[in-house]
Amino acid sequence: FALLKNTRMLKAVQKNATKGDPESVISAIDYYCRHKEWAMNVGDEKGLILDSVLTEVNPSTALELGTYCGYSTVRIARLLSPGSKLITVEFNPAFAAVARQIIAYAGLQDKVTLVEGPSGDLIPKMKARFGIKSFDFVFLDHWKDRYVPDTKLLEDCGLVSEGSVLLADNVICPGAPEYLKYVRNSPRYESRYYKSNLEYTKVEDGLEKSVFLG
Ligand SMILES: Cn1ncc2cc([C@H](O)c3cccc(CNC(=O)c4cc(-c5ccc(F)cc5)cc(O)c4O)c3)ccc21
Ligand SMILES: [Mg+2]
Repeated sequence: FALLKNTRMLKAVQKNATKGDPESVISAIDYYCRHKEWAMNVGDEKGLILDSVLTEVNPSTALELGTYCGYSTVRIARLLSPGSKLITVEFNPAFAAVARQIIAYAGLQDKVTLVEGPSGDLIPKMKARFGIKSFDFVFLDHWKDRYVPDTKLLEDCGLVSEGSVLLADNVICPGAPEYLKYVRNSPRYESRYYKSNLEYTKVEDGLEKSVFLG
């Protein structure tokens, strides 16, 4: 049933959004998830914080862990400067299939590379496969218990450098307590919490922005 929810979300986009218009795709998903079926997109409220951090960083290379239906992929890609690239990692083929169609409907397929597979396997292959020196921006939104191991993996693979910005969703709900401890206690990160609400609800949630100091 959950997987069918994503195809219903895709249908809502195809019905209510304008092809090639990312803003209308974002609005169509937000409307559907607020009024019809809740889904775990970063949403419009936390999305504004994502937009502002992204605009501040203006990354040339960005990484997203956890594509899901591609809502935050569209939010990120629509703000990238010409020539900048976003790589998004999704292990669930059904989610990836819907995300590809939503990203294409928004007209952003040229800025986005969606790679299918688990982040732990794909991160070590990023340099070789995509010629990435390091990521200027990383959005963490996959399994919350993977935030710490994958952050360590990014460090060990030399995929973050001085000034790289990590932005993590759901640090309060469902929560990523080990991740908060890791980035807040490490001398290698300058961290800041952006208080907000869980997508489409009044429950508290927030984003943690952590700048890698090298
Ligand atoms: C290893 N690897 N590599 C790539 C990759 C990709 C995935 C999938 O994209 C995927 C599948 C299922 C769950 C997630 C994590 N997201 C969540 O669990 C979440 C929950 C809630 C929430 C909050 C309150 C509730 F009551 C219920 C759910 C709100 C949120 O914003 C979330 O992001 C991500 C998974 C592992 C992956
Ligand atoms: Mg999330």
